[in-house]
Amino acid sequence: MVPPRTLPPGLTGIAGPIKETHSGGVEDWLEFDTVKYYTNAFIVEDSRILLGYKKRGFGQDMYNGFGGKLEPGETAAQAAVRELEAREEAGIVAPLKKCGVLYFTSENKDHAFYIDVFIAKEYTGNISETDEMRPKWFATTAESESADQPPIPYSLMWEEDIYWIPLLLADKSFVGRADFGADGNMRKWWFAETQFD
Ligand SMILES: Nc1ncnc2c1[nH]c(=O)n2[C@H]1C[C@H](O)[C@@H](COP(=O)(O)OP(=O)(O)OP(=O)(O)O)O1
Repeated sequence: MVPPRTLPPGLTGIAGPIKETHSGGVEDWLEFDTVKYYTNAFIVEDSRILLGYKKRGFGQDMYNGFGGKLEPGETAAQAAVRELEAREEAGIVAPLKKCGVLYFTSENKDHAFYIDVFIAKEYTGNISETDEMRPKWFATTAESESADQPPIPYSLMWEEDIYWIPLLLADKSFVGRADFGADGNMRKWWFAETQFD
């Protein structure tokens, strides 16, 4: 299936089929000349997901996966491994597989964010808190919830996460875009299931 013309601007390199899952908002997509490339990686086991509480910087005081900006000359896959394996984020060594592409803009930023998302179903290493992130496991099923392992804290995450984290947990690949206003609230969004090679 050929991706429809409704694929939002900025979502380049998507060759697989597209099945829209969520869209909304009424404003035009924001336009940016500059794009910065990021990674975001998630460890997902049978009934739990590892998130990190961001202690500083962009997205401070929110939970997210583990990632950051690509360094010059690096591919997204190399950057994702570095962010985990080089112990920059949480002390994790994991076989990562690309599962998503996300494109975000914010009226507060002078560039758009192009993020390759990765998933791993296993890991080695001692998960540890760093200056930047405090890792914590969250339950992905009601049965696995406990005091130590609460449900995924969507209210403490980026507003659009609720549209694609369920696809990640269901082992589906996804693509999406969201535009945020200066107040941090989401203005326009579009998400779909897709497939990568
Ligand atoms: N809207 C939204 N939803 C989900 N995830 C994100 C966003 N916006 C984002 O920026 N992100 C993700 C993308 C990255 O994984 C992080 C941001 O990386 P950050 O740690 O700020 O990047 P650097 O400051 O470059 O980090 P280092 O490379 O220095 O570790 O959030």
